[in-house]
Amino acid sequence: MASRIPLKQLARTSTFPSTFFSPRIAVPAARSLATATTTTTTTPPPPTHKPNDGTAIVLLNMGGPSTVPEVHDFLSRLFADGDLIPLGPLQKYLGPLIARRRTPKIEAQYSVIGGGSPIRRWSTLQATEACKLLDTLHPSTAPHKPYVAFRYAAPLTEDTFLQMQADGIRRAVAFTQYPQYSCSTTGSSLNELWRLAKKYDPAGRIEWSVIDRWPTHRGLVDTVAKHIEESLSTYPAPERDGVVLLFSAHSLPMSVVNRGDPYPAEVAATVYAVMQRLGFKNPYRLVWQSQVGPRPWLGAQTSNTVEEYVKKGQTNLLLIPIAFTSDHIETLHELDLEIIAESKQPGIKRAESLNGDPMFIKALADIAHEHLRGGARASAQLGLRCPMCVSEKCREQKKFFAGGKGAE
Ligand SMILES: C=CC1=C(C)c2cc3[nH]c(cc4nc(cc5[nH]c(cc1n2)c(C)c5CCC(=O)O)C(CCC(=O)O)=C4C)c(C)c3C=C
Ligand code: FES
Ligand SMILES: [Fe+2]
Repeated sequence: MASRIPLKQLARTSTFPSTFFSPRIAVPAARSLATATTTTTTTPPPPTHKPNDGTAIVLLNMGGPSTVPEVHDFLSRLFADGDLIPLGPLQKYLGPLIARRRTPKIEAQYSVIGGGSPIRRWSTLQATEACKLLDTLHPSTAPHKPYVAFRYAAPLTEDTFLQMQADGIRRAVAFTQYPQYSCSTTGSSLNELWRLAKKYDPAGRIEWSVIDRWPTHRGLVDTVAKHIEESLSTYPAPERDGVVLLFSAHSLPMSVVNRGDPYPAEVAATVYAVMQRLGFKNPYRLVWQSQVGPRPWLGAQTSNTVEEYVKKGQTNLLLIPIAFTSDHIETLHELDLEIIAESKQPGIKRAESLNGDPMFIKALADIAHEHLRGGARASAQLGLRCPMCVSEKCREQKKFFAGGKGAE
């Protein structure tokens, strides 16, 4: 990855240690290069790029605070996002208030897991390595240029967008790093990207396509299955087939589920595909973690499930993170410390996250390769809004990325 911005300049514009820099991580200084005109552009004009201009591969994710002092800003952005946490007309006031009150508790959690979230480090590695493979797999769209665009932490989507413009990008693939689509995760990232395209690129000079979900891609399924098999091999042979597999995904508020969000069904599809790949040898359940706040969330909760199975005498349990591509506070703190360490049961373990496994990085390259070869702008699903969706933003975003297909 050759950078057009000196590393020293990058270091001045971010609080992130320079060793972790992706050369393509955006800098706020690039903002002045952009046109800040706001128009009501919806569909971009036909592609104007030449095939050998190269292709930006933009990994979308929520991000996490890389250091403890970044926790407050991370939470402030997260609680300001009405697509994730709708607080109504009071969002502007309630968001900062909740973020401020929650900061000390979450700072303490990030301190315990090593002083920050590893998401940026893993995402940078995944993007860089997948692009190298893609150059060989699909030379007609090379060079593939890696970018990371986070919703709530550096490198923020806005800074990455401006960096892409400064780099002269004309063709870009928005590649969600949430394997299963939720309007509160991938949907929020796409709404942000649509907002930025409208603001900074009204003429539609960047041609976008979207990899919006990949819940049953064979590379994902094979890597998760391999990690499960590796963990199962650490149990004594006579006990191995009796270990209960607990696939754990971040939960959703029931209000989001009842709006018709596709995430629960897509997570279940991943779980079923992994179990098929493992030959259904072990009993299993899909459970849901990380509920926040007092409203009802989709269950059964991971922590309650572990507690109840232990009470029932089932003490060989393997927890498998199934809805996130790298380690983060919810694996390293919630699963490893709050649930597994607290249980004091040697038979309760966790399978490795996908992180930097070369098999997973090959999967990312394959997914992007299949997308580029197929030529679709997005999946057929992206155009369809949730049945109970009332968001204008969703409507415009879907028109922009999916070409106006699906329910208006
Ligand atoms: C697929 C993954 C995720 C879904 C779905 C999701 C939905 C969701 N999350 C919140 C609220 C919070 N999430 C927080 C942190 C956080 N969330 C995810 C993933 C999903 N969230 C991750 C990986 C992380 C941690 C990031 C890291 O460690 O780097 C937080 C902040 C932490 C805390 O305060 O507890 C909140 C808040 C909602 C409301 C929601 C669905 C609508
Ligand atoms: S909330 Fe799902 S499409 Fe708008
Ligand atoms: Fe979350």
